[in-house]
Amino acid sequence: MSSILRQTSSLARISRSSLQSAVRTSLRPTNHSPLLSSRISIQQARAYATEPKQNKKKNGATKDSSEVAGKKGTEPSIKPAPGTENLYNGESSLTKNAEESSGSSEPPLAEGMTKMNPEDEEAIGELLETLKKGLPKGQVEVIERAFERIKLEGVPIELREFMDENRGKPLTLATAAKLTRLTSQMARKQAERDMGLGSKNTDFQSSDPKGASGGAGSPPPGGNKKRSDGNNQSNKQQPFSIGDVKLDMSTFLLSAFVSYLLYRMVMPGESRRDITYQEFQSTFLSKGLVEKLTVTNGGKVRVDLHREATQSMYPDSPAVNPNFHYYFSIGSVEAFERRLDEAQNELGIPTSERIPVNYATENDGWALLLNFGPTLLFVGAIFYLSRRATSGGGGANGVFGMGKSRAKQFNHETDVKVKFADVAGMDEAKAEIMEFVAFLKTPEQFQRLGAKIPRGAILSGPPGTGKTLLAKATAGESQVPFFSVSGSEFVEMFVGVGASRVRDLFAMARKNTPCIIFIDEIDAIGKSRGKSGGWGGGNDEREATLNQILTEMDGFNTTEQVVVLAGTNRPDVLDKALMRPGRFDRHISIDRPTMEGRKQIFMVHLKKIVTNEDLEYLTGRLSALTPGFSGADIANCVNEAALIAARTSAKSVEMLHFEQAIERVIGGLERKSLVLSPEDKKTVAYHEAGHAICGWYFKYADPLLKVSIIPRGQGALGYAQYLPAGDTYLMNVNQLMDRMAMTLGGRVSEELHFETVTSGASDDFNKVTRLATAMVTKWGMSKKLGPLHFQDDENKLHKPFAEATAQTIDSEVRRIVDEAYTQCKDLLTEKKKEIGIVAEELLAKEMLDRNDMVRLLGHRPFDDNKEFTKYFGGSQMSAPPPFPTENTDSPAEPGPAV
Ligand SMILES: Nc1ncnc2c1ncn2[C@@H]1O[C@H](COP(=O)(O)OP(=O)(O)OP(=O)(O)O)[C@@H](O)[C@H]1O
Repeated sequence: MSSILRQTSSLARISRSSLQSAVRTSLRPTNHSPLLSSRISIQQARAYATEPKQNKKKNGATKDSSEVAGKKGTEPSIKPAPGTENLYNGESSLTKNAEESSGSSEPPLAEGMTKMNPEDEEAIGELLETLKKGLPKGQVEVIERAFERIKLEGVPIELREFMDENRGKPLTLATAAKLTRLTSQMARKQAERDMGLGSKNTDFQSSDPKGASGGAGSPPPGGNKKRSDGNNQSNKQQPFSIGDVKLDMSTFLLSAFVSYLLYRMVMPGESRRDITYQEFQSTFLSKGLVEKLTVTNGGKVRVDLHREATQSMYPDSPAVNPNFHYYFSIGSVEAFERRLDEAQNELGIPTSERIPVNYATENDGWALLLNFGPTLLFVGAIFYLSRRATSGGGGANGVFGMGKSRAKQFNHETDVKVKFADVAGMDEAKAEIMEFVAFLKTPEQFQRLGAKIPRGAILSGPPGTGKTLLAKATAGESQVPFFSVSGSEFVEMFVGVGASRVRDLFAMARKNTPCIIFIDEIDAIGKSRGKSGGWGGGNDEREATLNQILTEMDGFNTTEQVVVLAGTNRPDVLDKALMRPGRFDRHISIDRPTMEGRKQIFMVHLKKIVTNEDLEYLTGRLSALTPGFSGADIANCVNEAALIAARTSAKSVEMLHFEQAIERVIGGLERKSLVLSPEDKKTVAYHEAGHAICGWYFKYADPLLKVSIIPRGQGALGYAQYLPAGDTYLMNVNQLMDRMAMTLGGRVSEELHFETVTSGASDDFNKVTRLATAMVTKWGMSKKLGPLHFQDDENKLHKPFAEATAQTIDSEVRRIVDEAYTQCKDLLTEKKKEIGIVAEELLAKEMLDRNDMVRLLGHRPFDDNKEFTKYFGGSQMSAPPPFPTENTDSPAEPGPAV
């Protein structure tokens, strides 16, 4: 490669001097600089000093040096040749090189390696300067490091010989291919040496037919061993150095190689010069220097000269360079042939010695570049994509970095501070997972009795219920490193990347045992293989990734203390193979917290903020207000309350702030900008009053907390909120009927008070229909249909029941809704006056709480549940916040009854 690079620089020199000579007179003889001889001797001295045993190469090196020195000598302002700089500083480079060779300052060369000669080093240096201009800083550093390394560690002898052999020759495809092979071999060997494998096979000469083994710079065996040991050690600290080094080196070599090719292609001036026919005739043809002529496409003729003859006649001409050609233009081929014949006749050249004329198609540099354009673009695109893909992972790892795991490692001493005490309200899950902690802390206790250690656990549950938190706490408690990665991070557009990342992750984990791997959202890759196909056929990449996880989990031996925890919201879609014993042995289900759980979670998060409220009462009330909230919702509410308090410059966070926060989390922001017309406002007030009256007078309805006609969130013009009696797990028919009747209260009230009805009840109807359908098709609450369950699967094209059954379902749903409607209408007709009272008060105050309702209507004629009376029975508190709804004006429907 260095030969190529050297050519580049000499080409540059040639072009420079040819430019100069074009300005002055062309092809003039040169007086060599008096410095020449000393420079040659210095070059020789350096070649000997750095390569003591390479007698075979010595002459070559000397010849090259003299050639270059000769060329350099033509330049008027001469820079000292490499190796001669110190000559003028009083320090002999000879002495310096002798010191170098004695090995006092530089490490010994690896077996099969040899130093580059200073010429080559200089040539590479020059090329690097050009390269560096277009590259980002990070890459420049990488390249410089690689270059320093090449200078220090040398190049394989085979490569060096190849460079010497090809010095000055044109670059053919075969040469380029061999060069690429040698350079990539060098990069690989270098990486191997870094991994400490170099001692196994460091012989670069293995493929060298000439067998120049035992060449220059072979270190003593002991020295080499020491070196590889040292590298081994450093390698332990940096487990990925192989990839980095390999790529740094090959990136550098590749860029240098490609730049050279481009340079050659786009800089035709460096390898050719156009002349006129007359110049051709007088300078070359008449002097018998022309070897052959080639008529190329585009009306040009390439002149091939007898190099030796040209050199002796015009030693300073660029034409002595084998890559250099003169071109001249012709009008037409016939005219050119005629003219050439005439000229040769005039010169008296016999027919048998006439100059041969070829006809060929030749691409000029730009045309060649254009031909290569698509390929270059493609290569560029791959580089760009690979860089982008790895940019998140940090580091210029190119294509090879894609397969690296993206897992974040948390150090157990510094990063994982979470303990079980921070995880509230999931005692069963904690007890299950405690076992993993015991295993990681005292594995002997289990192994002694021959017990197999569990490999992993799947934590499943709705979003925000604390799965990640629990996994972190497990790591925190057991004091081991924690690797966290999301399932989606394995998925990439390139096939095989996912599997490779899994391998990398597990390899990393094995190096850090004991440790915990946590794969969040494992359903992204762990979907059942049969089902995941969908419409477009199978997903090979995901399957490969999943298979790799299965293999890795199987691959643990029982003493390897790597525990794999996985989190998912969809345990139902996971592949059965994942769940079998020996892989994710445990299945820990984490549900939304109960009332008691919420209290504990509030307690955990309230400790972090400043509040003077009675914590016992506060947590009780807040947990009663937040049925269905996950741990994450609770954490968010507490934080939101602190933000509201800070906004109002309060000294501590008060109950009011918490309630506002909960209201905001549930109902969305108040939409103060939405101003309703008086008619609309009246309709909304009567609609909401209808709901409120139902909630007040139906025995099984949830107790009313609040009714409001302030628009909130998206599309809710008003709402009536109820608090369910604790966490609802079961609902009976009475409760369902009351709930449906209450939901229809808005529309019935509109019917009773206005001439026409509005579209505002659409969402109410949706809820009522869904509830009634579930009663009929899932919960066995229709006598006509009986205890049947029909799965409603939207993807199914055919209903799982007969047409007659469909009609029965329809009629039963209708019957139930009609009954609820009648129940509602009966009540509201009876309480028409009360609706009017509540609606008018609502119009005046916009929001009524439970105390207002008691004031207007008297106490509710039924006993409220205990929790409710404990926290909301008295009148001392401010308005309680709403029950979670989907931004509607009616109560939420219950979860499916069990
Ligand atoms: N049981 C809990 N105790 C205390 N805090 C909790 C609890 N559950 C959740 N949280 C809070 O909610 C936040 C989010 O929880 P986490 O990320 O563990 O949820 P997750 O179940 O992993 O969610 P997802 O399924 O969306 O990944 C936690 O950082 C914590 O503040």
